[in-house]
Amino acid sequence: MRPTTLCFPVDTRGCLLLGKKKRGFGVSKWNGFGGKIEIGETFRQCAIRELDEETGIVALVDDLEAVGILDFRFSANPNLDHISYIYFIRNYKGIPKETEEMKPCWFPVQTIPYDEMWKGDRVWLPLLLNGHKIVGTICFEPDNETVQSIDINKVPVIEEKKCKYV
Ligand SMILES: COc1nc(N)nc2c1ncn2[C@H]1C[C@H](O)[C@@H](COP(=O)(O)OP(=O)(O)OP(=O)(O)O)O1
Repeated sequence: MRPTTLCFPVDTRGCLLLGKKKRGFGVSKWNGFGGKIEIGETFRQCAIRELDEETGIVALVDDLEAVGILDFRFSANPNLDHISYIYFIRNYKGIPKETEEMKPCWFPVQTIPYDEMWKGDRVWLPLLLNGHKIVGTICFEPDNETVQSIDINKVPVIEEKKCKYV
């Protein structure tokens, strides 16, 4: 799969915006917002475009905070393997609206619905919410759901690829 982005809006109360995926990869799961990078885009441009498409929220690339890079691997479906750049965004315009792809909802961090998210999320998302930056690899069993192995490292800074995807 092409590389993806995953963006989590955070409001002034510290609540996290998640969306319930209505179709496609990860359908019915709560997740951040994002998708596959397009040719000619940077990861930041991809994150901002996907956020707008999936929620109607408008933001600037410079307001994204790069917080992680995860390598998602699928033991029985290597065609699904991909890297995802993960961002928080605290400065944005607009009120999130339901789109054809996502149904958004704000969650206080204590009520994040980990049971209805990708199974790796309960390991790495709390690290980000505690202010860490991470780089890691998560491998899934042949069911594409169960975590087979997970290796997450805290890093001082995310080394972002700033070039356009070709
Ligand atoms: C496997 O573990 C994952 N966990 C989490 N939390 N998020 C994941 C995982 N694998 C992928 N994702 C995210 C990364 C992207 O934000 C989306 C997948 O992107 P999608 O396939 O929806 O990309 P689009 O370009 O929007 O798709 P269309 O071509 O259908 O428009 O999931």
